[in-house]
Amino acid sequence: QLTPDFYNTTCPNASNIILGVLQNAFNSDIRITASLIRLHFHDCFVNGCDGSILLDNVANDTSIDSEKFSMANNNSARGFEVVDAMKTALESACPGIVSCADILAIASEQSVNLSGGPSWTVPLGRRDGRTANRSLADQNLPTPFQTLDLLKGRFRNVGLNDNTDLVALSGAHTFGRAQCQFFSQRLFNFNGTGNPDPTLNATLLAQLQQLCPQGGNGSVLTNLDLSTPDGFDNDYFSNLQANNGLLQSDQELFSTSGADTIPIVNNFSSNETAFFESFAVSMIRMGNLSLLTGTQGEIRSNCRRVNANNLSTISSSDGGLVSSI
Ligand code: HEM
Ligand SMILES: [Ca+2]
Ligand SMILES: [Ca+2]
Repeated sequence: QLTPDFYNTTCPNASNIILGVLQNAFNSDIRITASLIRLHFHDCFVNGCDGSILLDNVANDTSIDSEKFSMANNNSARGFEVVDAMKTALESACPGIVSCADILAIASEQSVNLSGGPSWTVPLGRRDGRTANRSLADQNLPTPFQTLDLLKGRFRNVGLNDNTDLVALSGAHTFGRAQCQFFSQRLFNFNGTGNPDPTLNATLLAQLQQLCPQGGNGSVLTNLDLSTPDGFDNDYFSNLQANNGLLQSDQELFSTSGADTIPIVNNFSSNETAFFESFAVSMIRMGNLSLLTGTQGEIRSNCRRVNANNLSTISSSDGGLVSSI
């Protein structure tokens, strides 16, 4: 029920306005493209693509349990100020029209494209939700410490498939950064063996042991893609073939014996066009997860807060007495 021309009459410049803000941010922060697509992913996996990840906690309001404090997002998810700038620009051009959920979907496509990846036509018309669910984020978002079986389960759980969608979308780790704390379990005593992860390339292992010593600072950053850290290309997959995946969850796709994901990695590694085409298809599938459309939800005027003037909301500060409806 989403459609690419959703804003054609109501906000014809929506896409250009978002692109202008993105380009401006990209000029001073080449990582922003990676950070923004990750926000869309973390949004869609929790109650669908409804902008829930963008909501801040509100004092005395327990209906918002900000997902920003979930394990996967806390001190990790970034780019919120850029989304705010996009929203502000859109509200001044066409107030109350473009949802925060759609901003994330549009900015994701533009981010991939700006970084050298494919473009695709983004279906639009998502509505913003009025809740956030931190514990559901903890339940639904995959972790970098999971085995292939568990990763597959998290994808199936939200309605994506556990082979092509999983492998293609993991290819987003072709750009962006990760902190030591998310891969250091591989470096010294993997799974209690007393040895590093055997599926980690020895040269990369030595570099990472230097960067992330035991007892060191877990928030030190390194590139997810060893060979082309900022370019959106298929090097992620050739890295996996050389045991140069940074996260355990990356390397699992290629190093789990007999897995159906291995031939997909091999195909994407040898055929960038196949990867780009699959990536676009899977991004659209992810962007379609459990949508609010029509009159469900709302169009937030500030991506960090639900709208106050909704008649279905009873203010908690007046004890639930609403006199002015
Ligand atoms: C398959 C399971 C996945 C796991 C376990 C996973 C895990 C992670 C982790 C641990 C980080 C580093 C965060 C940090 O150090 O603060 C990261 C970064 C990132 N992830 Fe994933 N991810 C997965 C799938 C995806 C998908 C499906 C996408 C997008 C379609 C994606 C896009 C990104 C990007 C672009 C970054 C870099 C962000 C930045 O530099 O700000 N990831 N991921
Ligand atoms: Ca969501
Ligand atoms: Ca790359």
